[in-house]
Amino acid sequence: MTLTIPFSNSYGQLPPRFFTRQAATPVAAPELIAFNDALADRLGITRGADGDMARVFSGNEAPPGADPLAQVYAGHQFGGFSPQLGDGRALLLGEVEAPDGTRFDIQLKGAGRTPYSRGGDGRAWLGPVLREYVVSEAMAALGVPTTRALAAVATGETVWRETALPGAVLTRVATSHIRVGTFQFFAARRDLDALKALFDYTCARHYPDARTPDDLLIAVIDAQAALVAQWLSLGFIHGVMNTDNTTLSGETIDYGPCAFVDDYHPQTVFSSIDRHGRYAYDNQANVIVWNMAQLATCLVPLCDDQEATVERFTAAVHAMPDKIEAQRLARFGAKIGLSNPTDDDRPLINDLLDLMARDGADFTNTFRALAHGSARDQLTDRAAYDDWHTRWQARLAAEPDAHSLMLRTNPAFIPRNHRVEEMIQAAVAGDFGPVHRLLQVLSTPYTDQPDAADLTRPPAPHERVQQTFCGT
Ligand SMILES: Nc1ncnc2c1ncn2[C@@H]1O[C@H](COP(=O)(O)OP(=O)(O)OP(=O)(O)O)[C@@H](O)[C@H]1O
Repeated sequence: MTLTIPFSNSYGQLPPRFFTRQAATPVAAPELIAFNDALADRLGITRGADGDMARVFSGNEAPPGADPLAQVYAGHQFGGFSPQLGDGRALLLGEVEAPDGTRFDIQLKGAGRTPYSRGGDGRAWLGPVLREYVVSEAMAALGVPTTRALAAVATGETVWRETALPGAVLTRVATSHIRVGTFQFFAARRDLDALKALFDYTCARHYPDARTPDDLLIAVIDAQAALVAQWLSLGFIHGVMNTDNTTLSGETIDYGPCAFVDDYHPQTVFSSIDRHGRYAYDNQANVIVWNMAQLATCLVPLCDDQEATVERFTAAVHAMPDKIEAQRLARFGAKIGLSNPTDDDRPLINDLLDLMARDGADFTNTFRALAHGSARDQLTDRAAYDDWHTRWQARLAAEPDAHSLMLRTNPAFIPRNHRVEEMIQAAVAGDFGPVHRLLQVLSTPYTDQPDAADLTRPPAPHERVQQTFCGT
């Protein structure tokens, strides 16, 4: 049986200034590292021989129906506007319409230089490819809207990132790659026709009920508010919430310098380039509002009465913090077993988080232990915990399903940063065993797996990693 991808492309029908058609640059010796059979099934893609898949998912062979192109976009990076970014190392191979009717992009990341590469080599090295593969799949299994990973291929070539590293290509799947930065690209050029075409395309693809720019703005604000609240509830730090990494679909994208919090501290930052903590754990809710304000700015020219529009859009953006907070309350309420938390429950939630922060408690293990009745063991300030526990138990009397709710919302397994780093080091040395083990365990993160207890252990001090973002 040969690899079959039932392409059905639409982005390439947009005006030519949305992209550059471009073939991938072939690599020396492609070898398949991983292929996601479950995702392939969902997409209606039929697996082929490993050699065929290595050729297709490295970009060495364009499969029938593919229409490779690099998408253009702009973006605010750490607050500064770059009027032209674009896929500098990625190519949209094409789209498929899954059997359930959902349209997905199939994109090769690391497929060679494009007109948007600027000084870059158009390539990715093995470490970030495996990080994105494992963490994005873990996020999907945790129930978070995210881009997915279909395949990883080693290129057999060397990539230079201060030192020589093995190259790789990731096949990423997303319900689209439309970013706030895509709107910014055309808005900055005052290209109204393109903006209108992008607006129509985005509504048709993601929000078919949206008729007006107001509808689209509010739909994206809602999707992003839900997304960021979900990140917070899992201790996830995206690390590089630039507007080119904020999707219109509401999916998490770009797993460059991301990580999950180990010992909880709300100001945690992982990325070495995030020197001022712009994208710290507890600043993510502020940043996403700022990013939505950038989207709103792009949509203004599509409306007639611009003064009234600015007023409406400002109100929509100003309403976002409350939306995030409502989602956060629901998520954290569920984590302590409350099916319908109200404002009165906020102190209970926040006091636990304060206690965890003072104590440096492990975020994931403490919440999981709540479900198992062993959270006291996770904390050193037992007296404070006992006080909290008494209040909590009184509140739980009205929650018959608290136990199962907590098991469903507090994962036993997250892709811990030191394990991801360990996996990358093993892969660089030629051992892909840890990649497959992590993928396997993380595919059911809400199930206790005694054989994988080592993967629940927080890092020892010498195992802590800061993401060095010298090059992905
Ligand atoms: N090695 C590289 N060669 C060429 N361009 C690159 C390279 N690395 C990053 N870029 C480009 O720099 C910009 C910002 O990089 P960033 O790390 O946010 O994106 P990315 O990880 O490549 O892609 P994505 O956001 O699609 O996940 C993008 O335009 C990206 O294409």
